Amino acid sequence: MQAAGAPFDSTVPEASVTTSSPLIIALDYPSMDAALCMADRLDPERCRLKVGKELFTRSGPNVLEALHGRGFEVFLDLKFHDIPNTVAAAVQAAAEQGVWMVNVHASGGARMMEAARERLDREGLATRLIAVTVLTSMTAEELAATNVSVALDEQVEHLARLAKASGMDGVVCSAQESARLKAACGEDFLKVTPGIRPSFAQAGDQRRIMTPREAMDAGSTHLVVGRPVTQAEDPMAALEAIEKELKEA
Ligand SMILES: O=C(O)c1cc(=O)[nH]c(=O)n1[C@@H]1O[C@H](COP(=O)(O)O)[C@@H](O)[C@H]1O
Repeated sequence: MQAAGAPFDSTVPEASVTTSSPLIIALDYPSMDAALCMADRLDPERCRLKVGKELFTRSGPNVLEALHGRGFEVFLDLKFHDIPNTVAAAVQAAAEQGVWMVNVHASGGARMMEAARERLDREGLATRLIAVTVLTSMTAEELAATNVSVALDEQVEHLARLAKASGMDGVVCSAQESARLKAACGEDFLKVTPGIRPSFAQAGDQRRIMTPREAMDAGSTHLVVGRPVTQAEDPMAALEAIEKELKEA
């Protein structure tokens, strides 16, 4: 437990396990108890975990400490989008809690993303910093209704190029755009793709979806999976089914 007022240790907590799995399981739960119940059924050698707005708003940094203590690397998904100074400070605060990855909205612009990058570099914080392009729940029609007049995949590429030029380590996009972004931004630029739906799962509110295997073949570097695992009757069996789909050639 960090003593109040003590400086944060900004390195990844000792207990964390570095996994080579591309899977990030989204702990979209309304309480820390429910999230930890799921985490206790998962293995830090087989996946990373994502803490998003609902869980973090309810439980605060305690949940990060609890997950780190169990050995998990954590993606803190708060999608910061504000003026540059505010976003830089928020990203620093996230990174100081030892999270593996944090995100901002690319539509906040180059100056906002650069401020976040500069802050992490200045403070010597190694947390990966990525930017959301166009949410995977959006259709082309919904994007057009926000007055973006280019095609959806063009807008994703535009924001990804802007993110790369602004020093981001990668983007959040749908796997449907991974191949295009691999060509535009390179293989090493992270493509973190939610909207993953294994063959056994329902789309729900997601619109631009792909199976885990298709997503990896298209160039995704990480797959964010929530409800197909967390709402499954047997979450471990669901995770294993996804791993099996990934192994199939
Ligand atoms: O940044 C994200 O993680 C994210 C971006 C995006 O464009 N779409 C998207 O679904 N997400 C998150 O990814 C997770 C997907 O969960 P499921 O739809 O349940 O698999 C949720 O926690 C979303 O908040």
